[in-house]
Amino acid sequence: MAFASPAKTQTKLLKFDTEEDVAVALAKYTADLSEKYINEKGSFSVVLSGGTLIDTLRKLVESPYKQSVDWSKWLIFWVDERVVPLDHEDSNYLLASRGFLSKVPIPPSNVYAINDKKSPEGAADDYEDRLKDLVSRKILPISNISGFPKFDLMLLGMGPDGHVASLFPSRHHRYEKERWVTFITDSPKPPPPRITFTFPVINSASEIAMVITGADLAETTKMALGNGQIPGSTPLPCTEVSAEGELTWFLDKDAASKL
Ligand SMILES: O=C(O)[C@H](O)[C@@H](O)[C@H](O)[C@H](O)COP(=O)(O)O
Repeated sequence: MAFASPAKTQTKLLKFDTEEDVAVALAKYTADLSEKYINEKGSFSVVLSGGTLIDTLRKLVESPYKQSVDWSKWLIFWVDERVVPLDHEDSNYLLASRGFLSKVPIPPSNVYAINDKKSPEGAADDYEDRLKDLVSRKILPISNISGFPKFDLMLLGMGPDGHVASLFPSRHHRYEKERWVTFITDSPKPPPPRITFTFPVINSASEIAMVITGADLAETTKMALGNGQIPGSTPLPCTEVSAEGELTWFLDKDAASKL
């Protein structure tokens, strides 16, 4: 099948004084996109990360958005998940469940958690099969640019080593070009077993928010927005993020301090 050539990603850089200001802006950005996509296509597919992102989303589950967002039209996915039981403290599902999903009326059948009874490889296959089923039922569209599933919004964090999702600089699966979902059993960030969306899926999203706060990410943010390369090594995964629509960086003053 032939696909159209990708247009250059539009990148927007938003800098805020405090983490609290990032949280306020992220809530409005997400609620505005929710309204836009629900008006245009009747649903809003949102892909979550783990880490601090869920806490930074805290304003979205408060007034006025708690009441104004049409949560019944949301579909929730994870860009990466630790392969542990869903009630384990390391689970990204549990994190999101406590800090976000339990506070708003998203139908449980619209929440796509991993199958926690499987091995990392089995869980990745299972998640990819479920995405394929959603595509075949026309619940998720396919990008006519890449041929990969197209989510409306991905909310991504970044590690100090430049990883996004569970795509780490020193692990070959960051280069996967065919699979939608892949797995890793030796993640440098604990816990070791994880599944993750691949770059072709991440980069097919309509909108991506990179949500980066804290001084420990200042150096990596500088590299990510510069040439993204430690001399003599390959570019960091965070530099490979692009969106079919718009990529927006939300930075607090500390994360932006070396720009
Ligand atoms: O499961 C995970 O570990 C995450 O999805 C991961 O990709 C995270 O987003 C980054 O490591 C940033 O984490 P922090 O926001 O905690 O810095």
